Amino acid sequence: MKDLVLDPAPRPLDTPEQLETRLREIGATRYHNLHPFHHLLHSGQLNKAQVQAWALNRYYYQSSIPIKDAVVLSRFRDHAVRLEWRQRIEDHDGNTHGEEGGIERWLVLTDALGLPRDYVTSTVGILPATRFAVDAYINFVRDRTPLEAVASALTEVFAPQIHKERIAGMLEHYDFVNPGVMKYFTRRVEQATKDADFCLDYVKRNARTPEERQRVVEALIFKCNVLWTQLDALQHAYVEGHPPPGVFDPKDWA
Ligand SMILES: O=C(O)c1cc(C(=O)O)c2c(n1)C(=O)C(=O)c1cc(C(=O)O)[nH]c1-2
Repeated sequence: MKDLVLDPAPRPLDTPEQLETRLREIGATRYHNLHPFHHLLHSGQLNKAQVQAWALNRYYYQSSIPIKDAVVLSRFRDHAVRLEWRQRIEDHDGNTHGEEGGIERWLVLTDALGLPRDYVTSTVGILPATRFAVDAYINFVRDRTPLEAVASALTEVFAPQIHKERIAGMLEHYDFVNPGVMKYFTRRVEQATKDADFCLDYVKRNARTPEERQRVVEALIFKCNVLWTQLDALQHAYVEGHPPPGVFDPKDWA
């Protein structure tokens, strides 16, 4: 019987450089910048209701990231890694000195789209697939090795590019978007670059055998699937018009 492999074209992973090459190939073929829903979003082909659905669902991802990062942090006895990683929690939650975080900036976007904050933060209207995919990410970093937990954030290597595309595309095409509304993404470009550099360096130094490097590759594939699944669900519900029962109905907030 054929072996079930996530990576259909395994190649030697004998060196950190081979690992990086493989990771970049995965990004080039599996990252969610390639998803048709993103193409519609960035080229102005969605209506306001569809952008609302995207921002509402994505709030669940945003608000789960610091929870995910707290779990990652808890996996490390190495104080230097914890010190580095805890910055990510502040990037999203803000800090006790009154600096706002990414979650607050995301709510500026949902405000501009006319969605009530209580409704957004309750997450009652999100798609079941959004919840399943995001929760799977949290479970992954809890259940796998600390190396795989770090590796699953490697999608951020490819994020600054999509953030730039999104800022330019949404500003150009949607009249409900202005630079203040896009602040989440402008801020994220620099944060994601720093986070990605750390992750890439970490996996190159700490995946020491071909087997460990393969685990890193599969963690990145898993995470690409987490992101892709969320967009598949949005596409099915709000572009093709098959929303599952009980989810956000744009007519309620038009
Ligand atoms: O807009 C995007 O396409 C995008 C993608 C990703 C990603 O690649 O996981 C993240 C973000 N944004 C993001 O804003 C963010 O804070 C973030 C954290 C993480 C992570 O895995 O820890 N990914 C991402």
